Amino acid sequence: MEICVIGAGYVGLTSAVVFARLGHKVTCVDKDSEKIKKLNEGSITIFEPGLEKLLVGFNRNISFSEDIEDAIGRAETILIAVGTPQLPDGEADLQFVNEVILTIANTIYSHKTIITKSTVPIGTNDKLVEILLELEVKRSRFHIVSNPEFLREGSAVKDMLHPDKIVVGLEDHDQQSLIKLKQLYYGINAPFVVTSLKGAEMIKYASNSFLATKISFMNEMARICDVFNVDIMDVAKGIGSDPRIGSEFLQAGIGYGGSCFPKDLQSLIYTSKKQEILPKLLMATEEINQTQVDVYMDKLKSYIPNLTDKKITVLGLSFKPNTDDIRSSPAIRLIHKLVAHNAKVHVYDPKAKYETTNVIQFHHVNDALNDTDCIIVATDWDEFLYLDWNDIKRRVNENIVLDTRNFLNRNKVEKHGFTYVGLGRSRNETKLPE
Ligand SMILES: NC(=O)C1=CN([C@@H]2O[C@H](COP(=O)(O)OP(=O)(O)OC[C@H]3O[C@@H](n4cnc5c(N)ncnc54)[C@H](O)[C@@H]3O)[C@@H](O)[C@H]2O)C=CC1
Ligand SMILES: O=C(O)[C@H]1O[C@H](OP(=O)(O)OP(=O)(O)OC[C@H]2O[C@@H](n3ccc(=O)[nH]c3=O)[C@H](O)[C@@H]2O)[C@H](O)[C@@H](O)[C@@H]1O
Repeated sequence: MEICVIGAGYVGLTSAVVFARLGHKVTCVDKDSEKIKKLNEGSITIFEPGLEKLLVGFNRNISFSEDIEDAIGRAETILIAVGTPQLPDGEADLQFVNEVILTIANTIYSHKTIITKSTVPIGTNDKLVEILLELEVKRSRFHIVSNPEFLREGSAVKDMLHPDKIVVGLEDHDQQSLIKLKQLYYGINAPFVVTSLKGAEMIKYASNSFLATKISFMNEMARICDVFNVDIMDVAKGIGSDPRIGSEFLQAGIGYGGSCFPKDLQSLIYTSKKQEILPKLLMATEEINQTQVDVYMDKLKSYIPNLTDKKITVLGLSFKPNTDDIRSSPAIRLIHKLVAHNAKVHVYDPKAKYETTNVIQFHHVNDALNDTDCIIVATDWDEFLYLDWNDIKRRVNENIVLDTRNFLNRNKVEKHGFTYVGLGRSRNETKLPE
């Protein structure tokens, strides 16, 4: 199948490479000429495990271009994978999706299946149908399909190749597109969930909202565990073994970040309020998430009341491990607060970069740790599990380790004389040693 993927970001580039791997002829287009130049030179523009290898392996099936009209003209299937960021009031900004639909309207000379992969508010795909008709595109020339994406950054390739489901939202009575989608995904072993356009849009928002709510729930439980001397890790294990609850997404910490949970929650809150529904649970989820960084700042200040000129080393910048993405990263929010308290902030991240004043970023973890007054682990990169605490002990001024992800081996850290500070990590003396 000849496909045009519009947008060469995390979702677009991964989709393009995966569909090339499935044997389709893919043109991936982006208006960012720098991105396209790099991709044409053979360098990958994002860090995503396995993506580069797959691209090299299947590059005969994929090309990159800035010429969006030409790619649309040739393709029978068009995937929209442009960003849908957040406006200041929480509403999803659809300017890029609208830009693309105008370009498509000007370029349709044969039938196109237009698939929206971008996360868009409920009713957007119906609106796209209306826009195309208003622009006098013949009804027989297009079908719109909502096919939201559920991949996670850091495991995007794996998630796209082995999804737990493929959600397909169709226009009324459109069986033709379902056949098209089955051909598109041929080779992927996953059940299809078929629904209306709005149904698919809602599934995407409900999925992200539920996962974010699970995290905020655990963060609230961790705050309670903290005062009652209960270990939240025991609680996660205890409740997670119940299949009705499930063991995933129970990791308490500094809160969720990334380009999607925060913006998608805000967007659903906005949409609900517009319909005069007050989404109290979603609002509480967001509020807990926003204030989670403050919980850690309070903990830090209980050990170092005056942060002025204190050297604080922050390990991790990205919003989660295995990605270089720092969009809405809690680590960055924490760094801003430290800077506002006049601390001297040193940072290290295996992949992510962040340039700002009053923060020094190091290329080697040990350089970031020299003479520090406190180590804060802000992202749970595996690399930090293997730190040589014996060596670190000799480098630092003070022995405080604030683990905002509750993921370090506490015994190992304490064995070397560090004070380990987590959230809800009170010691349970009755359990077996880790
Ligand atoms: N990042 C993720 O893990 C996931 C993202 N999503 C959703 O997928 C969508 C895309 O997200 P990302 O890939 O993260 O975004 P991104 O920001 O990484 O990439 C979007 C790309 O679209 C390009 N673009 C914008 N307007 C364009 C136009 N008119 N013509 C051609 N290219 C254009 C931009 O230059 C950019 O390269 C969003 O709606 C997001 O919510 C869904 C699931 C996972
Ligand atoms: O719509 C999207 O963009 C995507 O959003 C999330 O994927 P992603 O943001 O890449 O990463 P997650 O693994 O979900 O983590 C999100 C945030 O929650 C945090 N998190 C995750 C799990 C957990 O138990 N605790 C926790 O604090 C992570 O550290 C991270 O900051 C969803 O998991 C994907 O299914 C979805 O496609």
